[in-house]
Amino acid sequence: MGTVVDAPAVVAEEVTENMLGGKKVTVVFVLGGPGSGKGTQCANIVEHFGFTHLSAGDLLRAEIKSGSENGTMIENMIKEGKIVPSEVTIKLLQEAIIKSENDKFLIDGFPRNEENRAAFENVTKISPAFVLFFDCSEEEMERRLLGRNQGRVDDNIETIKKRFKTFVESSLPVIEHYNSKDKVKKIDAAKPILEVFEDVKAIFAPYAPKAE
Ligand SMILES: Nc1ncnc2c1ncn2[C@@H]1O[C@H](COP(=O)(O)OP(=O)(O)O)[C@@H](O)[C@H]1O
Ligand SMILES: Nc1ccn([C@@H]2O[C@H](COP(=O)(O)OP(=O)(O)O)[C@@H](O)[C@H]2O)c(=O)n1
Ligand SMILES: [Mg+2]
Repeated sequence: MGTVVDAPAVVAEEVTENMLGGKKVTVVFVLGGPGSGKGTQCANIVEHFGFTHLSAGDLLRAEIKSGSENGTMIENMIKEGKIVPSEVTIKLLQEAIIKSENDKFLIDGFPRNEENRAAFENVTKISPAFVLFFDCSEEEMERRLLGRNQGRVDDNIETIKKRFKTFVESSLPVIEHYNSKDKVKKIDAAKPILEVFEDVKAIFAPYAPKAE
């Protein structure tokens, strides 16, 4: 009797899991310290594996530019290297996923703290296929950020130090959480861009588009 009663619940869970905007989505969280190369490698993954790149930082910067009522708050948080409240970032990510025709997403720079992680899970019911973690020393990340030259208000030494502190205190615990679930694929991100991508490619091989 027990198995007969349990069966429908199991089926229902399979149907609803990772559904958003009427489609079943595959999500990879791309994490790593500021300047570890998340954006750079996401661009490569998009090109080779057909994912859509959603950078939480880019979405927040676009929200500032759009003149949204949250703009000033977001800008102040970014200048201070702090993490914007989850509801703001999750709404932007959700909208982008629903609007997209794709069903495979790289979510770059999110979740950055436990609040981000728990709220995303509760609101969207999406769990990541895996977490790609770019591991890099602060010395190298600092060098890259100071050379990035994209006119960002947070790529100055004072804010960079604050972002490193936020990363260690708030973001590393998220990576630890997923590590305890065996979901983290760690990459040595200190190597040159093409060498890092060789390692990334090996991880994404199962997601390669089928040959025509
Ligand atoms: N493997 C690498 N070696 C050297 N420079 C890199 C590497 N990956 C990225 N960069 C450069 O470092 C800066 C930060 O990279 P980015 O992809 O924006 O990192 P993140 O999104 O993690 O902050 C950019 O100027 C980028 O061109
Ligand atoms: N989940 C996120 C992601 C970014 N941010 C903010 O946006 C800033 C820039 O994020 P980013 O991902 O573009 O930065 P990088 O790691 O690419 O250098 C962060 O330092 C935070 O202030 C946030 O509040 N919450
Ligand atoms: Mg980035």
